[in-house]
Amino acid sequence: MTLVIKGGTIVTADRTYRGDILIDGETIARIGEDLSGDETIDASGAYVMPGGIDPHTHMEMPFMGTHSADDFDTGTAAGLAGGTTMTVDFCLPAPGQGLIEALQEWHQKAGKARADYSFHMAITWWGQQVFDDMPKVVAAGVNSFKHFMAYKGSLMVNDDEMFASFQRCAELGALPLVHAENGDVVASLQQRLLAAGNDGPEAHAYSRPPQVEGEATNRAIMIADQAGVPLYVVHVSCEESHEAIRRARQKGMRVFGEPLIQHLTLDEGEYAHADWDHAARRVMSPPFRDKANQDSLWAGLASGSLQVVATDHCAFTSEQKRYGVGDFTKIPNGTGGLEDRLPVLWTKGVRTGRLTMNEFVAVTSTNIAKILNVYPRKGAILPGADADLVIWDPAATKTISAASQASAIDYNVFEGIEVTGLPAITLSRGRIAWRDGELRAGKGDGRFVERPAGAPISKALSTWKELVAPRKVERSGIPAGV
Ligand SMILES: NC(=O)NCCC(=O)O
Ligand SMILES: [Zn+2]
Ligand SMILES: [Zn+2]
Repeated sequence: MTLVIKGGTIVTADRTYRGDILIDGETIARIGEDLSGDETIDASGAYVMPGGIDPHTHMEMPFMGTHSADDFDTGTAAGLAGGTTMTVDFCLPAPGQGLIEALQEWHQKAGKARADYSFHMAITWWGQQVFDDMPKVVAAGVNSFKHFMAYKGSLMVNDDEMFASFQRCAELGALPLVHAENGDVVASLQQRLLAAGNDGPEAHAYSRPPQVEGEATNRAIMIADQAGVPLYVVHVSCEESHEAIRRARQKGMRVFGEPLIQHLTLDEGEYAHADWDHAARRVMSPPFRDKANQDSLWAGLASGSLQVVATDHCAFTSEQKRYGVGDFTKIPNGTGGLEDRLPVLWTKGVRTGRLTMNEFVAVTSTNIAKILNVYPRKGAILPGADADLVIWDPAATKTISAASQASAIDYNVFEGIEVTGLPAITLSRGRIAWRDGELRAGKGDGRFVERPAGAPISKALSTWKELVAPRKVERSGIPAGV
C-alpha cells in the first residue's frame, strides 16, 4: 500500500521546501513533485516534519513508593496527540537486580505502546554482574546508560561507580547519561529545611538550588573526560549547568545538554502558589527556575550549546502528590508534558523568533536521533527513513487543558496556556496514528527501536583519546634503585 502526502511544505533540520512524500508501507520511498499513490493526504497549507522524538520519559516508573501514572499505553497516546512518534524510556533495575532481567520487565511493560519506543538502561548499583551485563544490554539494542547523581538512598550512584561505568561505556561505544545534582548536598538541605519547619512544596525548590546542579554537571563532565567517553546531561535547567556544558564543548569535549519544555517555559513562581496542590503538582527535579535561567536555556538552543528539548514525562496524580503533605521530600518528583512539548515549543520558540522552524525540528527530533544513533531511520525525511511524520497546522490554536488531554493524570502543568501550531495528523511508520483529535494507533502498535553502539561521535572520541593517551617513556640508561 502506498500513500502520498501532497502539497505540503517539508521542514527538516536543514531545509524548508515544497514537495510530495511517497510512503510505501512503513518507509519513505520518494520525495518529489506530482507523486501519486493508492491513497492521498492533502497537506496544503501545512508543514510536514519528522515526528518528534522524546528521549526522556518515565512510564509506569517505580519511584518514591509509587508508580508514575502514565503507562506505555496512555503515555505514547499522549505523545502521538502531540506529534511525538518515538519515546525513549528509562529501564531501572532494582538494587542487586541484573540488567537483562530488568530489561525484560521493561519490554513487558512496553508491550502496550502505541508508538515506537526505545530504552536507556540505568546504572542503579555497581558490581561484577552489572559490568558483565552491560555488553549484553548493548547487544540487545540499548546503547545508552543513565546515572543518577541524586536521589540518595535509592537511585544515586557515587563517583567511583560512575567512573567505572563510564569507562565501561567507553569500551562498549555506548553513551552515558547523567541526572546531574549533588545528591549528598540535596539530602542535607532537605533535612535542614524540614528541621526549620519548611515542609511545603516550595522547600523542594529551596533544597535544589542551581549550584548543586552546576557542581554535579562539572563533575560528570570531568569524569567523562577522564573515562574518554561522550556525555549527555539530561534536564539541564539552569545557567550553572549550561555554562559547564558550553565550556566543555568549547574545549572540544563531546558533551550534550537537554533542557525540558517545562524549564524553558514555567518558572519558580509556581511553587509560591497559595494552593498546595498547585505547587506540589509542579514538584520535579531539578525544580523550575527563574527567568534568567530560562533565557540561558533558550540561548543555548539558538546557539547550539544545548541540543535537545525533552519532557522527562513522569506524571503523578494529585492524589499521589499528596503523599508529601507535611513533608515535601515525600512528594513524588515528576511532571507530564509529552502531549504539549511540540505545540508549546512552537508557540514560545518558533512564533516568538527564538527558534527557526529548522531549529525546532533539530531540537525535537533530528539531533537526538543522531546522538542516539538511529539517524536517518528516525528524525529524517529521506528515502528509506521510517515514515514517522507530523503534518503540522501552523494556524491551529487551542488552550491547553487537562480536561481534553490523553495523559491519565487529572491536571496539566501547562493548563491555560494558549498554543498556536498543532499537529493535524501524526503518522507512525506510514500509518495514521492520530488525526484531528482521534487516536487511531492501537495498543501494541509501537515497536522497540534497537540502537546500535558505536555512534560516530563515540568512535571519533575513542580514536582521539587513544592517540593522546599517556604513554610510558622508554629510557635506555635507568639508574639502579637504592
Ligand atoms: N525529574 C523528576 O522529577 N522525576 C523523574 C525522575 C528523574 O528524571 O529525575
Ligand atoms: Zn532526573
Ligand atoms: Zn527523568
